[in-house]
Amino acid sequence: MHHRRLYRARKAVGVIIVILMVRILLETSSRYKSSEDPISLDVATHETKKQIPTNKATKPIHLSNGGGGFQKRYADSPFRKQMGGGPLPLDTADFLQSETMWKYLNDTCIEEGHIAEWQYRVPYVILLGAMKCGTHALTESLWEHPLVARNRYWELHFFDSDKPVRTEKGIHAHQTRTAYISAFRRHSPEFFAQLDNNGTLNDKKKMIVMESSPRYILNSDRIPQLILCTVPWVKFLLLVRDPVDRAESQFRYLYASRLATGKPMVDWQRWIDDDLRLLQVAGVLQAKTRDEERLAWKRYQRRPNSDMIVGRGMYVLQLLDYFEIMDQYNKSRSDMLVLQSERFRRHQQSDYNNVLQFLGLPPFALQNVTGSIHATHHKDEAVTAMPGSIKEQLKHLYRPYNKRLYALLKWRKDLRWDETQVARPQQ
Ligand SMILES: Nc1ncnc2c1ncn2[C@@H]1O[C@H](COP(=O)(O)OS(=O)(=O)O)[C@@H](OP(=O)(O)O)[C@H]1O
Repeated sequence: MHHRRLYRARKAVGVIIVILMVRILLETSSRYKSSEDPISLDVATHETKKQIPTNKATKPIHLSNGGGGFQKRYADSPFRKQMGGGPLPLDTADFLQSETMWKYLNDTCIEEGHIAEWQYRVPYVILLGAMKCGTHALTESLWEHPLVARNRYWELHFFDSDKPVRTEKGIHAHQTRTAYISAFRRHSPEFFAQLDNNGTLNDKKKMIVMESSPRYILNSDRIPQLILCTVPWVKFLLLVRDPVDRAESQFRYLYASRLATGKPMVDWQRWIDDDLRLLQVAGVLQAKTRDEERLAWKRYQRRPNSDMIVGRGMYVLQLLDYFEIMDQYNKSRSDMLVLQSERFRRHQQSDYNNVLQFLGLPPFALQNVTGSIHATHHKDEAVTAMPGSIKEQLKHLYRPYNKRLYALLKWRKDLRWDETQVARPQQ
């Protein structure tokens, strides 16, 4: 009786193991041999596995870029042990100064594997942000172009997720690219529909794919390395807006979403003061040299769960990070086009023509895009309007950063926010 039960149990375990093995085999083959993708990635993936043994020392470490996930990862991190196992001391200078967590941010790019011709279009261009500067309007206008594939969602946020593959040896380009392409298969089916069975592009209409993720510019301490290691050919687009107006738009947006979900709203002054304190503790405001400033910005980015309402408007710090990394990757700075949001709103078609020229796309007359995409107005404008005193405080704070931005981008006088009265959009 006992033997019979043992025999049945063993048999059941055997059957389960066989089922599991078959499932794993099926999943692996469908991942790499999707019928949509006639180019088999098996060989390259196999080579990759050989080169990066999955032992403990080189286990992939997924790092997110701020947000709640950080707290979860912190729970198992060596850093937690060092801090005595207690909760993450969010507000201590010690945490912000510590570089323990950063040791995993190894910027070495491990590159191998074959890249097919069509992959250079996935994506061809990335819109980096900035948040609340008209990214929806620019995305929509690019999607209108017959040679730009329309994506399913506005934003993909691949490089600020935990999907890029990092090992202790560095960023793994091939594995990250494979994950990126598979995200685009869901995100941009229109592009993949034009691949024929041999994996070549249909000659009649060679489309390109764009990605738009407004947080990429903010996380400038780590995203450019990830992007340039994974898709080094890509072109960058960036929209910037008077940082004071940008902050006001972000506040209105947050106000509306908090109101909709019944959450209490913090007041303007506290919101600004909290972020100023973080900028101060991280050392951004006091940095004397570019090296100090770069490190301070990195520290500031390590602070999870912050809206970064002030820091987001310090565009020059973020752009300098991008340019410096582009230099390191021997990528021409002319592969970055920065548009001024206010100008784009007023001269949409002419700025659009410049964008098309920058991308090497044929001219196209915009049909639908107006200057009101994703506008965040609130019926209670008196509550959401930025108080005059804060406006002055921020104007003063941003002035030197804006000045550096104008110099970096060689902006004409009529584009400069605090030197001339840049025409404000009509509400
Ligand atoms: N064509 C054009 N050019 C420039 N700016 C425009 C344009 N269309 C809309 N908008 C204004 O852009 C603000 C929304 O920006 P985003 O689309 O980047 O928002 S988001 O970051 O993706 O949430 C939002 O600003 P506010 O209305 O001040 O909130 C939009 O009104």
